[in-house]
Amino acid sequence: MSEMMADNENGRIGGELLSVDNITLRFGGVKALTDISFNINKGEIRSIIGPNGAGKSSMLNVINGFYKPQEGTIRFKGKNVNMKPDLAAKSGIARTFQNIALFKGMSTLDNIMTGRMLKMKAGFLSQAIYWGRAQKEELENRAFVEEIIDFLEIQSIRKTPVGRLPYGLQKRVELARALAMEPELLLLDEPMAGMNLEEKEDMSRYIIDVNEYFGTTIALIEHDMGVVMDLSDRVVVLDYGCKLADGSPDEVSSNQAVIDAYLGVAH
Ligand SMILES: Nc1ncnc2c1ncn2[C@@H]1O[C@H](COP(=O)(O)OP(=O)(O)OP(=O)(O)O)[C@@H](O)[C@H]1O
Repeated sequence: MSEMMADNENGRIGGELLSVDNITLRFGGVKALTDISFNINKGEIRSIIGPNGAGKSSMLNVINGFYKPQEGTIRFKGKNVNMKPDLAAKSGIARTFQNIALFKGMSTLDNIMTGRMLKMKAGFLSQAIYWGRAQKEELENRAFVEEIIDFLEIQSIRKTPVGRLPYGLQKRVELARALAMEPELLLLDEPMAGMNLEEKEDMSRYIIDVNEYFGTTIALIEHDMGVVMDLSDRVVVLDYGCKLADGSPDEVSSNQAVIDAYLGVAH
């Protein structure tokens, strides 16, 4: 019995959460994505891989509404969505970036709270009128943020301005901020880029723990093949903006077209 079937049977992976249908994205004359289709199931860890310039970041940017494709649709929870970044965040899609996008002068705690703000329901006016309710919400938000801080083991740096932290820890704070939004789908753009081996192992463990503990569905772009093959339930491979392969890590890594693309064999 494959691991995937075992995961399905013990209920970790559910039905379709997001579907990418025939997406084509052009920048002037450059076709960044050509007719790409794949889906992401609830609870799975899904990776998007491919050589430099393959279209991976563009794909994430289409999913969270940062880029608008010329053709195709994105369905989230069974509905066609005309995604925009703020709408994506509100509807349960959070992301981290290839180059860390934190407020460098602010503390770890404050950075994570900025993620949580998006989740807060009581607006400014209702805060003024219903002080009690807003206060209760604030306490709940703080409690959730504390849970994330414990979970990612960053208690000791909670007051440190993030700009002073080593790179690996900044990446962990960025993950914490995304988690503070309680996303259903978490998009991670190269979460291990620039990390040493130990930091990569730590980050891999946190990604697996987040997936298991919070049940968060995760889509990630990563260059480190070892990491991708260890972490992922399924992998989609892009090359020159086209889909080359889609399947389990074993299927994808034995696919000849994928091997050729990584070895730089001409098409
Ligand atoms: N904003 C943009 N304007 C013009 N061209 C773009 C833009 N963003 C991406 N491209 C082009 O689209 C193609 C795909 O780029 P993309 O960054 O999505 O690839 P990638 O697989 O993420 O690459 P890498 O691994 O190097 O980050 C490239 O040819 C790139 O130059």
